Parts: sequence; C-alpha cells; structure tokens
Amino acid sequence: MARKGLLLILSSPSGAGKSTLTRMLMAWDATMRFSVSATTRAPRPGEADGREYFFRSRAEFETMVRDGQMLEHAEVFGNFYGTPRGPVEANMKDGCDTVFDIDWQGGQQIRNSALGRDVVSIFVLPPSIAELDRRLRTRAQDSDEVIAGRMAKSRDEISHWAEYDYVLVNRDLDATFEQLKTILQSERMRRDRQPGLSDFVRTLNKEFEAR
Ligand SMILES: Nc1ncnc2c1ncn2[C@@H]1O[C@H](COP(=O)(O)OP(=O)(O)OP(=O)(O)O)[C@@H](O)[C@H]1O
Ligand SMILES: Nc1nc2c(ncn2[C@@H]2O[C@H](COP(=O)(O)O)[C@@H](O)[C@H]2O)c(=O)[nH]1
Repeated sequence: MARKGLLLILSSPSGAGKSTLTRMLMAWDATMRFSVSATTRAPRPGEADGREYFFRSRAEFETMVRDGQMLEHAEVFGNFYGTPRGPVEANMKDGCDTVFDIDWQGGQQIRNSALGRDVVSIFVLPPSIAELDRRLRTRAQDSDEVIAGRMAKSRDEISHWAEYDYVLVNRDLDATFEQLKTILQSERMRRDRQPGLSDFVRTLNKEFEAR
C-alpha cells in the first residue's frame, strides 16, 4: 500500500509564532510541503505571490470557492483565506506530508473533511498575552489598528485549543521547535509502522519456525 501523506495543521492566535515554526520545519525537512493559501489581504513587504500566499482579489477568491477549488476557507480579521485543494491532494498522492498555517475555522473544516483521518493538529499558545502583543508589535508588519484587531480576536482563537491533538506553549522558540519535531517524528512512526513492521514480524516468525 502506498504511503499516505500527513496533514500537519498549525493554528494559534496571530503572533504566537506558527509561521516562524512552519518556516523552521520547512528548512529542517526538505520533504515537507507547505500549503500556500490564497488570501484577499494585501501582501506585506517582502511577501511574494505564490510563496507566502496566492494574493487574489475578492472576485477571484469567490470564483475559486464557487468552482470547488478550496479545501476550506474562512474570513479571518476581515479578509478571506483559503486552502487550494489541488496541491494538497497531489502531495497526498506523492506520499508527501503537508504543513498548514491556518486558523481554527480552517482546522475544523479539514478535520471534518474526507481527509480528516490524516490530520495531525497542533495549537500554539503564547506564554502570555503581554508577550503576544509584544511579538505582534516587534514583527512590525501591521498597523496599530490591525494589531489591536488581532489582539481582540486572540481570545476567541485561543478558546479552540482543546480541539487540537497537541498544544505547544511557545516560550523559547528552539525548545518549541524541538517539541514540534518530536510530534512529527512520532506521528510518522505511527503512520509507517504497519507496512515496515509486518515484514519484520514475518521474519521473526520464520526464525521461530526454524528453531
Ligand atoms: N518563541 C518566541 N520568542 C520570541 N519571539 C518569537 C517566538 N516565536 C516567534 N517569535 C516572533 O514573534 C513574531 C510573530 O511570529 P509569527 O509571525 O510566526 O506569528 P504567527 O502566529 O504566524 O502570526 P500570524 O497568525 O499573524 O501570521 C515574529 O516576529 C517572530 O519572530
Ligand atoms: N482558514 C484559513 N486561515 C488561514 C489560511 N491562511 C492563513 N490563515 C490564517 O489567517 C490568519 C492571518 O494570517 P496573516 O498571514 O494575515 O497574518 C492566521 O491565523 C493564519 O493562520 C487559510 O488558508 N485558511
């Protein structure tokens, strides 16, 4: 049986560090594929179309939804975000794992979809609300108004933590990344144990028979 790709979903309140952790994971594991979302929000300085996001107009986004091209989509902080279905299905077919940086609404939709059995979901919490605010400010990518809006929504996002398989408190970045790698390695072992071990146990049984 061909190996199935895992769907590793990372969610958190804005600024807790999931994009940073996702980038670290992509740099660490060359086989991991990043699900590039489509969004109607404007690009930040340094963001490129097709790399961080597919930047689309509202009309283009609505067409993608209407044509069934989205695996999930949601309104987040006044903009639309969605996961294009095609690349995720291609990754699964190739037996490659995919990492998603999406909010709780998207996490819920993918978990409840036909692909839900292959989901491993991780919620990232900030060490404190003051630190969350500090991280959004020091990232220096959003206006004060946008930051205030994101902080106001963070309580609601955090209220979904218990829906996730794993919860990480991102205090020290390197320590959190170690935990993330441990989760991935364990989940890969669980997925791979059947095909590999069946052959090995058959060999052990032959040894029993030869005694
Ligand atoms: N453990 C940490 N300690 C200190 N700073 C951190 C830590 N983790 C991430 N950061 C910093 O916090 C800021 C926000 O991180 P990041 O952009 O990854 O958050 P996010 O959860 O992806 O936010 P969004 O949902 O808005 O995309 C960045 O400047 C990042 O470098
Ligand atoms: N439901 C989805 N949420 C998504 C997707 N892509 C990103 N996001 C989430 O939106 C917020 C804001 O992101 P930002 O890049 O503007 O800071 C954050 O929580 C992302 O995780 C998606 O495809 N679907």
